[in-house]
Amino acid sequence: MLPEPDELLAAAHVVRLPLVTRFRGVTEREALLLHGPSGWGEFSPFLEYGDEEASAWLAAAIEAAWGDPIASSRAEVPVNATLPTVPVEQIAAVLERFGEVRTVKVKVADAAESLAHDVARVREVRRILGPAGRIRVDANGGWSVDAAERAAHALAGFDLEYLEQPCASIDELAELRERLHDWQLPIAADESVRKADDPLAVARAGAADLVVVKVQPLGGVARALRIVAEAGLPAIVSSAIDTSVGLAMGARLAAALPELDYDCGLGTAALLAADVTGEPLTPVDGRIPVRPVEPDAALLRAHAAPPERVAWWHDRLRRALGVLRVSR
Ligand SMILES: O=C(O)CCC(=O)C1=CC=C[C@@H](O)[C@@H]1C(=O)O
Ligand SMILES: [Mg+2]
Repeated sequence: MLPEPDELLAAAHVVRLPLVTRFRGVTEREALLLHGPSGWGEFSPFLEYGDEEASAWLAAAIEAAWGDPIASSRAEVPVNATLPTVPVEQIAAVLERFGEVRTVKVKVADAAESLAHDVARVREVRRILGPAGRIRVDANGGWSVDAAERAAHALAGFDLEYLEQPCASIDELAELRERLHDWQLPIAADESVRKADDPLAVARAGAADLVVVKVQPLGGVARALRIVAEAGLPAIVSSAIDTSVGLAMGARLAAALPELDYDCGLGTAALLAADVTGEPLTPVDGRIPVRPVEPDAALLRAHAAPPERVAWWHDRLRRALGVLRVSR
């Protein structure tokens, strides 16, 4: 049973948080936080997403705030640092915000950037981490198969852990995987899971070695757990640049997975210049705790979005709830 819109909005807060550096083309993150009988949930689909896509994010927020508890087998989750496309000179300062981490994910393949810059950034991260550190790169589907192969060659000396969504389509991923077969360079699917009509198609096609799973886009922890089980591939839980409320939802998923062999992309509180709690889930020694997050009333007030944005989010929630009502 889905709650009524008025029940959802009765204790809702819309916040706008500044980021420390531009990420996905934005410098602020807006989120609608919900409070229900089971705790807090976050509804923060990216602004450009339509109602259909946003409805999965709402299902996840409702699960967190109104749903049943989910069994957990971990008290902490190991996390990576996430490096946006910043100039090489800024890398050390951005990574410092994450504290001691052994794994860094480097965003690459930005349309406005060159491969040479991506290589320079990865080189700098390797210098900072040393030989034992783990580096993965995320192209967000920005490369053709040829460009991805070229990039894999150019980055071969840096001992990458995996390539995340190097190409956009499942067919391209499959072809690249064939071409990289002898390289032992795994491919992780992200958009091919979270933005696909069928999140299992990429695994079924044998087009990826790993799956990246995010609680909100996949419609909640329970659904994400089922997807990982059915995909039969190792999973990395990642954030959607959430507030600490959303990160707690991600940590709950990571804590419930039977296997967790890779550091998770849940360290992103370090990319927020402000959060909704005085005790954010910022990584400490490369880990975040698995615990509920309660926003502070004063921080919710301090970072409240302007009234026209609050109205926009309330309308968006009502429309997304309408989609959920039809689909359930
Ligand atoms: O996985 C991480 O290290 C952090 C999260 C992250 O990189 C992302 C969050 C949200 C949107 C994306 O552009 C991006 C990703 O593609 O994984
Ligand atoms: Mg990704």
